[in-house]
Amino acid sequence: MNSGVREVCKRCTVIGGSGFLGRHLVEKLLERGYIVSVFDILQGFELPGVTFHVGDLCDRQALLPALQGASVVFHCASPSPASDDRALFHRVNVEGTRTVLQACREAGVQRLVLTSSASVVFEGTDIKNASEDLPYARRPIDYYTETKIQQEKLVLEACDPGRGFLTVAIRPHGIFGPRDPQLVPILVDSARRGKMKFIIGFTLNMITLAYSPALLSWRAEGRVRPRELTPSCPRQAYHITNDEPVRFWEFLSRLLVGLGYEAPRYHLPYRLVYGLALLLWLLAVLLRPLLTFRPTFTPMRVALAGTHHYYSCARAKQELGYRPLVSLEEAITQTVRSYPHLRLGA
Ligand SMILES: NC(=O)C1=CN([C@@H]2O[C@H](COP(=O)(O)OP(=O)(O)OC[C@H]3O[C@@H](n4cnc5c(N)ncnc54)[C@H](OP(=O)(O)O)[C@@H]3O)[C@@H](O)[C@H]2O)C=CC1
Ligand SMILES: CC(C)CCC[C@@H](C)[C@H]1CC[C@H]2C3=C(CC[C@]12C)[C@@]1(C)CCC(=O)C[C@@H]1CC3
Repeated sequence: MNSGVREVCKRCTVIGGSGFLGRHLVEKLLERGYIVSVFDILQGFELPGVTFHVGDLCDRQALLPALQGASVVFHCASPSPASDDRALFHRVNVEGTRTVLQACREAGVQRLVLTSSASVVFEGTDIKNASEDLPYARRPIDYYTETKIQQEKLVLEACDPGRGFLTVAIRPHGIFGPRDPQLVPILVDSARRGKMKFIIGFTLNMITLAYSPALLSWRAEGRVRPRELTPSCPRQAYHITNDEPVRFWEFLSRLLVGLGYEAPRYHLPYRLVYGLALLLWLLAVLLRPLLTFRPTFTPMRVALAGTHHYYSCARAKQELGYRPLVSLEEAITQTVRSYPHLRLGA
């Protein structure tokens, strides 16, 4: 292979590369010698060797220059799941993804890796060791999930091995780790406001999570192209988790205690809290023209807190060679260490 060809093979674009997962991915790709372009609505950081393209992914003209010459595109952009702006979710996750697909084809991109979510099958009831064969949620709990389902379908349906355009969706679940803007910050904010004293529902519900650095080391190795991706087997989504189911409340308690806060200990009935969360959500929608407030306990969070939701990543292990690189124990230790500013009293 001459150096020109090798260079083209190693050129990639990370859409949403300024975000939590995207930035970790950019760092791993650089370590592995990729030439990286980032496309994001804002430039979140500066790194030698990274070219930034700032724009909205719904704008094909803005997107195209960022995709030129890339053989693989990682799509990691989405509005925050904490938002309840339905129009925004639809515009970015559905219409925006159509635009990404169109721009990829125009730019001659060969592979598109979507970061979907394991929550595309979650509708508020127990999920135990689910494989990817589980159908999409018929009644998604929130707009985020609703549009992640549509997004994943669009991307997988666009897979066209005959024309040399391969798509794959990875479905992480509850990504955490250094710089995560969601899980640990929401938890600490709730603890600081005295809201983390309660256990919702029963204490034994298990979940799987995905520790970002471990997830990305693997992903950045380019193992995202399924070996079996052939015209007869073109559409693939893969659960990616730490592969160590843990009790939800034990996981949260270890993070909280690690940061100096008390673990939750008083029990509240699941149905009562879920009902209250629905009521609050409705109030927030009705009162929006007059005042804005964001409830901590959203129906989605309460559902996640009170049910089993653990997923099998056997397919990714078998077909993609996926292995979680860090134990859950180590992942929690590293995560706690990375948030000195969120410790009690800091
Ligand atoms: N975090 C988690 O637990 C999980 C996340 N995922 C998925 O992983 C992906 C990455 O998530 P995460 O890193 O946590 O999210 P972040 O919000 O940290 O990153 C997403 C990035 O995309 C940017 N973005 C949003 N809208 C647009 C747009 N219209 N055009 C260009 N860029 C845009 C965001 O900018 P801005 O911040 O300004 O909006 C942000 O920089 C998402 O697709 C998410 O659905 C899946 C499972 C679990
Ligand atoms: C307030 C408490 C009841 C819960 C605090 C912890 C939660 C903030 C997190 C626990 C599981 C997380 C999770 C997500 C966001 C943060 C949690 C609810 C996602 C919804 C993020 C986006 C996804 O694609 C799925 C995630 C599932 C797990």
